[in-house]
Amino acid sequence: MLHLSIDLQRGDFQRQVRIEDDARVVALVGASGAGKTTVLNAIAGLVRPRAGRIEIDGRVLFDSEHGIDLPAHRRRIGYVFQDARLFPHLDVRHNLLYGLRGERKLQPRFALDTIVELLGIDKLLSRRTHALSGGEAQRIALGRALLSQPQILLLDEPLSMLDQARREELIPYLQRVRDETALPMVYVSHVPAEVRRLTDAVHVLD
Ligand SMILES: Nc1ncnc2c1ncn2[C@@H]1O[C@H](COP(=O)(O)OP(=O)(O)OP(=O)(O)O)[C@@H](O)[C@H]1O
Repeated sequence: MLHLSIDLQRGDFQRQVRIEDDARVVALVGASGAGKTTVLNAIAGLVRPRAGRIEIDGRVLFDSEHGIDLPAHRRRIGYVFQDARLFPHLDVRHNLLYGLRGERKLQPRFALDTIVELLGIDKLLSRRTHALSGGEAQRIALGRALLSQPQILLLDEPLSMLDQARREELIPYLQRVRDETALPMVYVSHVPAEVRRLTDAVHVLD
């Protein structure tokens, strides 16, 4: 599902990354500074590799040899970060609906009701974002990402800012998203136990 071979450079940081994997849910692990976030950003089209090729689920997002470099907004990526990055001036419902814009509104694969049910967030819809726990905020961030109708989901340590109890609360929802959306997922983490519960294949960047 994930075929990636890229040369990355960020300041003094340089590395070649190759991942060939047919698993749908792939973990990227490695020490701090190994380049995990940079790889996700390259997949999302936020960092341009010096050279190489990125193909996910049969879609070529980047291929320097053939002059292919899809702009970020055409890559159909849902990106969930360590912190939820919700819009503080919008309530939960409008944070979710922010994802559902433009032509994607017409026949969404992931509709608002479906996502609200999947993530168990019906009671939160009229809340302001400052009144959410960290785990609730991450569920809304996941929902917003899914409502943007992605074809790929990128998760950059979505549990790392939560305490253990909140992590345990969020993991079943991540598992539901994994199992019920059938989206290809790339999951960055440096916690082996977390990765084993959520992903099918593990790649180590060292
Ligand atoms: N905009 C930038 N300019 C210069 N160097 C950068 C930039 N972004 C990242 N780097 C460097 O690239 C390297 C890889 O960073 P990256 O954030 O991808 O690592 P990571 O494996 O995700 O780390 P962590 O687990 O700490 O998030 C680091 O050495 C970092 O300092």
